[in-house]
Amino acid sequence: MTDQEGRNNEGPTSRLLRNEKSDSCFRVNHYPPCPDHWEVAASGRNLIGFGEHTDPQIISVLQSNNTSGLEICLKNGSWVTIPPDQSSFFIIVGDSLQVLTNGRFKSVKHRVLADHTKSRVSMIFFGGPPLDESITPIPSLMEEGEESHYKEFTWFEYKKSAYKSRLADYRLGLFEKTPAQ
Ligand SMILES: O=C(O)CCC(=O)C(=O)O
Ligand SMILES: [Fe+2]
Repeated sequence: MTDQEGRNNEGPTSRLLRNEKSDSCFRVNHYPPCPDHWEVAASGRNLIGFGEHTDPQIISVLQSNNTSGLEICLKNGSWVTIPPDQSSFFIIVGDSLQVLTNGRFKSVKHRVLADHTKSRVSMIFFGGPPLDESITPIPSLMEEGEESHYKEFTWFEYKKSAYKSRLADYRLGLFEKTPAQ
């Protein structure tokens, strides 16, 4: 991207996402209605449509129909419903953006609960960097003397490790210099 004077003013994150080799993808999820949900709710359990996880990429841009279900997990472990809004995009910080910002932005744990009468459809653009790109904190964000909290790794290495893990695992833990307690 260039400004009016023709200077290249593309930021580091945009460079990774706009790169022609960027490993981005688009997914459509459909959660059919689950009529048994009442029984499950009565038993105090949740009916999971998509189990808890963080998105490994840089950023996820989500839009859904008017059926709720998406929840995010707060620091204290409680789950909060994200009201569906067909006219807005919901932006999720992914694991890679957490590393690029050296932990300033947190990759949020989220999940989807199934509804008992209505089906939910969501579509998500997952912005990922090129496979051979190193995922390290952006130098201009770092304070003087600040060190990366993460070991150096490429997006290919992270993706490979993520595929070997379970959905709910805290996948960044393997790449932290001091593993989270
Ligand atoms: O369907 C949704 O609302 C979220 C799905 C999701 O988290 C994902 O596909 O990674
Ligand atoms: Fe997700």
